[in-house]
Amino acid sequence: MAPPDNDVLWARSLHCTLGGTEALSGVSLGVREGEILAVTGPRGSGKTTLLRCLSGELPVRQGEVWFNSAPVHTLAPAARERLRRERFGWIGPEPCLVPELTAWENAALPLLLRKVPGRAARAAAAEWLDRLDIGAAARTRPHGLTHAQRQRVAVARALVAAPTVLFADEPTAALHRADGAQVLRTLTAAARSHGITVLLATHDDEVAALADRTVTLLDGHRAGSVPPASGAEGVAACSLSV
Ligand SMILES: Nc1ncnc2c1ncn2[C@@H]1O[C@H](COP(=O)(O)OP(=O)(O)OP(=O)(O)O)[C@@H](O)[C@H]1O
Repeated sequence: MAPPDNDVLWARSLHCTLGGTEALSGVSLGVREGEILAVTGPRGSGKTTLLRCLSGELPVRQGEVWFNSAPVHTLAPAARERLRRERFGWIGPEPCLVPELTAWENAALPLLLRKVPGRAARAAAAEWLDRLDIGAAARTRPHGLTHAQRQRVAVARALVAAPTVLFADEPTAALHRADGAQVLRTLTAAARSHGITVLLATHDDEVAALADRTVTLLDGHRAGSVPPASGAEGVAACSLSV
């Protein structure tokens, strides 16, 4: 069954088990193009697992994930990796930068891997570093940056590649409140001006308030929805986004 036309990302009855724990048990949702969707819920409710499944990083045990007309759940590993590299962006709670590269080289990495000429990649990276107020440190390596500055570089790296969908898993959890708020404002403004769809996992209501819509998880299923007894959820459950 193909997803509704206006959903860029669509999942039906997702189940995922990690280390014997049923991390997701029958989650369905649709995400519209350009939408900023907050995924909230208490610690351990399955937010990260949901983002990892939707982004094709984790194979789903049962259920479907569609990106436009591509069935992510049945793609071969190489095709899934290509999809993730070319269409998706990921920001985690901790900045994972290459220590040997400068801030601009880290930010430009997705473009350099796509063989974008160095000068153009550098210009694009510099623009995002400026927008994230870190342009002055473009030539500094990660060890010379503060934690907050490193996270800004990671955000620039995710945005520079102009992903269709950006997965942001607690992207400002490790930042001080004011820092985090500024980074989030830049991120959401960039997403809106570039039409980037964002899935924003957070347990912070103030962060979720920046989104267009919120879905809440509880113990691996959507709060307010009855966990499926036999994986028999239908299309109605998939249309919860509308
Ligand atoms: N690699 C793993 N191995 C075993 N269990 C895992 C693993 N990753 C997650 N889990 C379990 O799966 C469930 C969902 O975890 P998940 O990290 O998706 O929740 P979360 O809502 O993102 O939590 P947090 O807010 O703490 O990041 C939890 O019970 C967690 O302990």
